[in-house]
Amino acid sequence: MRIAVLGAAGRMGQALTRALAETPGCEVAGGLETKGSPALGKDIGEVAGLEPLGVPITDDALSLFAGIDGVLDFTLPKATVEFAALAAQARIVHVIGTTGFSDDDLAKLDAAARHATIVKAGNMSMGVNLMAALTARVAETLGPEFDIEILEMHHRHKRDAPSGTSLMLGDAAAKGRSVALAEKSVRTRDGDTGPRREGDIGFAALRGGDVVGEHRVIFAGPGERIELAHIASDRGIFARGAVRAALWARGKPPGLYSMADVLGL
Ligand SMILES: NC(=O)C1=CN([C@@H]2O[C@H](COP(=O)(O)OP(=O)(O)OC[C@H]3O[C@@H](n4cnc5c(N)ncnc54)[C@H](OP(=O)(O)O)[C@@H]3O)[C@@H](O)[C@H]2O)C=CC1
Ligand SMILES: O=C(O)C1=N[C@H](C(=O)O)C[C@H](O)C1
Repeated sequence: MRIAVLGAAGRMGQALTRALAETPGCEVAGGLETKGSPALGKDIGEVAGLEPLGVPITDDALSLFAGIDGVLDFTLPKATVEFAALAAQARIVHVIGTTGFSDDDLAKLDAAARHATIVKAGNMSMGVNLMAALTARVAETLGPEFDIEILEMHHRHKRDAPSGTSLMLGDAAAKGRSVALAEKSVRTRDGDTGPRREGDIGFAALRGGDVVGEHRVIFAGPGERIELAHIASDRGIFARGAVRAALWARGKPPGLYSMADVLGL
């Protein structure tokens, strides 16, 4: 499968190139970066710390999308929405790891998925997707006297909060309780907030240093607390998940798929 990396010089872009290069049946078929990026024209393998792969990084999305089977996209929401339209036109697989979408962006991705085969997840690791399934199960089992709080920490460069993973975990908790996350989510607390409302699902985000990604779902009840935690120490877990998603999606009908679909969870 001929696959290109969008945002090839980024933290995830480099991990994706390495994952693609080591996966049998995959070819690193191109890399895209922003206009003016110092990475333009450089070999994508060298940028990722590998031997040269003979593939220069380009800023020409139209030509790139024309000659490949799929793209791995860990960039920015605005860019990803534009790439979704291009992937739909080219009828190629679009694996989306980007996070931080607005409701309007999400509506546009839904529209693109009428023609494109999209796999989108706020976290592509096996561990977090399993944790989401467990979160739904625990939330379903425990009564409303257990308060659900989701805590995350990421590196100092992360732009969006809550993280895509936190939102996935919040969504899983809400599904487990058969409620809509939008009606229960509390994203900020400051000043005299009053006592906690029963049924709320709270979010807290820490940022600092080079933390790859840590998430904790806390079920705090009377006299006891259950916590589910995931600690990522290597971006390779997300990259390998994305490559797996692309291979899984090849030949699937257009639609918006999740990592749970890919992993059969
Ligand atoms: N779903 C998952 O499993 C994971 C998701 N992520 C998400 O992936 C995204 C990227 O994270 P990360 O790699 O750390 O961020 P980086 O900023 O390191 O990388 C993003 C790259 O995309 C490039 N880019 C932005 N816009 C465009 C565009 N229009 N065309 C081509 N390239 C573009 C950036 O270029 P420039 O620097 O010039 O702007 C940059 O090189 C985030 O949303 C993050 O939350 C991260 C890890 C796992
Ligand atoms: O920006 C990151 O780095 C990460 N983003 C994803 C998220 O928003 O949850 C996944 C992972 O936690 C790393």
